[in-house]
Amino acid sequence: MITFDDVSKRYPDGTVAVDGLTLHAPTGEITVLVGPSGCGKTTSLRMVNRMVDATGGRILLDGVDVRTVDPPTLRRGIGYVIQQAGLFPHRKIVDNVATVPYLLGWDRKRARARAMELLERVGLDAGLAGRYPFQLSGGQQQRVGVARALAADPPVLLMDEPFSAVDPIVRASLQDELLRLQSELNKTIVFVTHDIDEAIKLGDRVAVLRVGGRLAQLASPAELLAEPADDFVREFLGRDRGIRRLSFVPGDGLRLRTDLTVPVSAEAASVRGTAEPWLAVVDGEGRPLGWVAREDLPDSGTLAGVPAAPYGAFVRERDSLRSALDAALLSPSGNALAVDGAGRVEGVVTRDELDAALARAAGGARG
Ligand SMILES: Nc1ncnc2c1ncn2[C@@H]1O[C@H](COP(=O)(O)OP(=O)(O)OP(=O)(O)O)[C@@H](O)[C@H]1O
Repeated sequence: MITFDDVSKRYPDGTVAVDGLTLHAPTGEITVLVGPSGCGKTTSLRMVNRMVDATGGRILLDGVDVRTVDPPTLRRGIGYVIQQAGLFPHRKIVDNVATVPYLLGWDRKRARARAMELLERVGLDAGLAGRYPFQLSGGQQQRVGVARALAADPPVLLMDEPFSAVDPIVRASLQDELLRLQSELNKTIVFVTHDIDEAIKLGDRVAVLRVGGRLAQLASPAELLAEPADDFVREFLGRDRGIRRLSFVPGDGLRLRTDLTVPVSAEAASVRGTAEPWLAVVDGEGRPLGWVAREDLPDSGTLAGVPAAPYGAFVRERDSLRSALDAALLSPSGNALAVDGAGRVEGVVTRDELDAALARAAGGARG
């Protein structure tokens, strides 16, 4: 656990970068510091590993004031990842990753073996190990930066806008990769970004800072979207807050209709009498094929010959209400198909049920 206890930083020229910051970054969680340019995010992060020293208050790492630990010892337990990776250009990738193990006096073989293991962990091909940083893409370099920070297996990771220099698609995959890694490693991570979407995606808890280094709100992403503390936070969260909130409402509470699904081998005549305008057709293994309109049903034969309209599906045990809504919008029937992890249809969530779920979600939001 990292504790900021009434921490301030006044630079020698009088700039107050951080002013009375108090917050906890719990062990094993990702705490994101987010806010506009100049609000003191980087300064706050650097006070943890003493690249910058606080001028007021205390920062405690598992109860120990970081000011009482000499910086090299302190940094051995703290990985640090920065924008554009900050790799040594004249060192091969494997040696970049092994930097800290070398500093710790590991022998070359062990350090390199650890580096190779980490390259694989962050999703990089072993063939890249012998290259130099300039021979890698921006996204690959960022992965190397993460691998390097993890090399000595530090319990704490500080990440300062690590993904902001790459394009949005690469950024999204780096974010996914970080979440996957974190589910295995459970590091205590403090992550700095100015991108609120990144904060909401990655943070277990998000600290929104305002200029002058003051905490505006500390909350889970769902709480932040549902109940912004004030106009500054509301504006910083930006548009689509209502829709984005739905990503945090689980879809597993949605009621299913199981009577609207028919196998493609069924005789059209046997389902003609249904009162429903649309039926979901599934294959022999229960996987969705599409929607069939009652009025298109032939007089005889199976459903195999009937053209099926496109559908949207969501995984009920995993996906959110937002995914369910998206699935409904992709279906001409206006209903969403709920599938299990293997892609087999569990049932149909009707538009009425979605309406009711949206009303319940709106009732839960007061912000
Ligand atoms: N060494 C320094 N000397 C004087 N002022 C500084 C110094 N470093 C940062 N500052 C100032 O402190 C304030 C906070 O800077 P900091 O880099 O912590 O903000 P930030 O939120 O990380 O900003 P950005 O998102 O633009 O990187 C800014 O006003 C900045 O100009």
